[in-house]
Amino acid sequence: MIRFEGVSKRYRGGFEALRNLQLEIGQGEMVFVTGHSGAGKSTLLRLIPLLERPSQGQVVVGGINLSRLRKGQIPQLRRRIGMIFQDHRLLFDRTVYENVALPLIIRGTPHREVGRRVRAALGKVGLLSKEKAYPITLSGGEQQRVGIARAVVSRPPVLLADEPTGNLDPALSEEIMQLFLEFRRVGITVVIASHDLDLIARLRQRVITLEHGRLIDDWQGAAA
Ligand SMILES: Nc1ncnc2c1ncn2[C@@H]1O[C@H](COP(=O)(O)OP(=O)(O)OP(=O)(O)O)[C@@H](O)[C@H]1O
Repeated sequence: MIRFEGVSKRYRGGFEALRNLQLEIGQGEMVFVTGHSGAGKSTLLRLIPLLERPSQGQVVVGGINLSRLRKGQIPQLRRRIGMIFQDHRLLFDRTVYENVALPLIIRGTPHREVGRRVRAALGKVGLLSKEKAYPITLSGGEQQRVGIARAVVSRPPVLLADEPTGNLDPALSEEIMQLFLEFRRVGITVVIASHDLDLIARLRQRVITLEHGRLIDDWQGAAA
């Protein structure tokens, strides 16, 4: 589903954030990317929706070599990738419903379909009763779940999450990770950058470790 072939990323100024990365992630896999601060975790994630381009090598997503993608085709790629951030980036002047509906409205989804899909996504994250609430009135864990509902509302085959539990206490972090496991169970490929090693160890999924931009460990996981 996602393949990195000899990928290096050098930022302007010369810093090499990823070095000769070779990695294959299959459809329906759940993979944690871990490593010290600055190891290259976010950079790895950002290459998948073409928020960054490699300096060397290539990234292939769903059989598409991203280096051959024209600018006009990038929105189509990004529609197939749900993204979740630590700070969830919600719009605080819009309701929960409006936040989750936004990706569908931007792409002109028919009104009735929007309602159906938003409610399905909110149901999945257990927030149906909050659709009229404003994000400011929600707890940190609930806000993160709104961010997740927004990411999955278009039913993307790939979910990327950058430190999704960074601001949450252990119990809420566990809840959020259980949600990701459920997405994995329905065949979604899930890639999560996280430094929460205890939580990651408990989930027994594949763990990739980066150190100074190099892949130094790839544990295949123990879960069925
Ligand atoms: N746009 C950029 N321009 C220049 N350097 C950058 C840029 N983005 C990241 N870097 C550098 O690349 C290195 C890797 O950054 P990255 O954000 O991928 O690491 P990370 O493992 O996600 O770190 P953290 O856990 O702190 O978020 C860092 O040293 C960072 O300063």
